[in-house]
Amino acid sequence: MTESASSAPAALRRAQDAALVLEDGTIYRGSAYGATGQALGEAVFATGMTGYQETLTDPSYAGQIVVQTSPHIGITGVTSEDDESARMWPSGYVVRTASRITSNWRAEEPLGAQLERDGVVGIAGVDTRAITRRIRDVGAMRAGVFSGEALTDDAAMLAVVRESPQMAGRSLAATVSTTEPYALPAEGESIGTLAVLDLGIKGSTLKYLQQQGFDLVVLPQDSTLEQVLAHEPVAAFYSNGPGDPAASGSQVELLQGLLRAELPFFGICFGNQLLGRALGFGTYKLPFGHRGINQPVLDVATGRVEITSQNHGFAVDAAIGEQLESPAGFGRVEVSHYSLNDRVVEGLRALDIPAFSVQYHPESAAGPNDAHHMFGQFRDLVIAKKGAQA
Ligand SMILES: NC(=O)CC[C@H](N)C(=O)O
Repeated sequence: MTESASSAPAALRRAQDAALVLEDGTIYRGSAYGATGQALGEAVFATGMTGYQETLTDPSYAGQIVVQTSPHIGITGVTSEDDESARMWPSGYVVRTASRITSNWRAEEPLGAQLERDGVVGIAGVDTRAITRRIRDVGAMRAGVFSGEALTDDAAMLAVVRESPQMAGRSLAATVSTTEPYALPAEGESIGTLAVLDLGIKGSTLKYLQQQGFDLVVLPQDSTLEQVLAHEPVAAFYSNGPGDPAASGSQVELLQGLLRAELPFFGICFGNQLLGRALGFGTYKLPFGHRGINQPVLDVATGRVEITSQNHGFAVDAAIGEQLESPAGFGRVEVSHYSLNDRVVEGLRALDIPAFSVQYHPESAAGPNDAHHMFGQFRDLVIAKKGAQA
């Protein structure tokens, strides 16, 4: 059954004027939504039932075509208050049913209007359950959304998709990072300056760090060790962000310098992968990744389970349940958290230097608040380090 079935009332009949083309040759036809044109990227599925606006404005989604498994998208429109960054980042957007109306007192405009303004090429009216199963079975694939003049014959569109870059090996930090440093003040009494490396940071993360008493200096992704240390930070933070951690050599080197300078460190998502690499572990590409807001994670130290927000396609390669030695010479390390769905590493803790990180998103946005306390743990680590130095 498609919405263009002849029995559908005229108002519900939609044009078949867009196509989603997967690298394996599968093609889904639907109607254009948001911007018109051609979008290329890795097709990934996101399972959150809420929070489409936070997903779309998360810079970690740059270079990807997001398939929403939730079948009805857009009913609450968009409001700038919920933006996680200055724009929507996925190259393409795939939904089953795009809401024809906007119904929320906070809405400033329909979702489609912002997709269009930010150049996100979307497609609606496709079977997102079938697409998700395809991605789950075949693995993450390159894909394209084509509409308007870009909608050509199948073979031509497939050739374009197959010539597009793979996510593995791709560096995207320069696309999303601030180009100039900027400062944000602590909320309440300051405990010092935190050097924040912007690899695609979200507004909520900045807010939670400010709430912990850090004066933030947010730095471009290509900052050098000298540039970071010139701000006399009491600690360093690496954000989430798009791309393959194996293609982030300069940020890994910077982090090794920061760890040698004994700055307390906290990293989220991409930041967790880069801590893993800085400590000397490898990273690898997951078959189809974790993207959703109800991902169960075990905190090994406490035995507690947290329901977390996640968005990652790569992971750290480190053994769970044993004390590890950092191959890069930073002492003992342990896997602090892992996924209860597939035992993928979800957190790292160094035991001989003040550094830890999580693969999931403690700032949630969208998602549950279970892991907000990680920001408090970072504050405690920084205060403990200061106390030890006094
Ligand atoms: N949200 C993130 O920071 C994602 C990290 C990395 N780009 C990945 O896909 O695994």
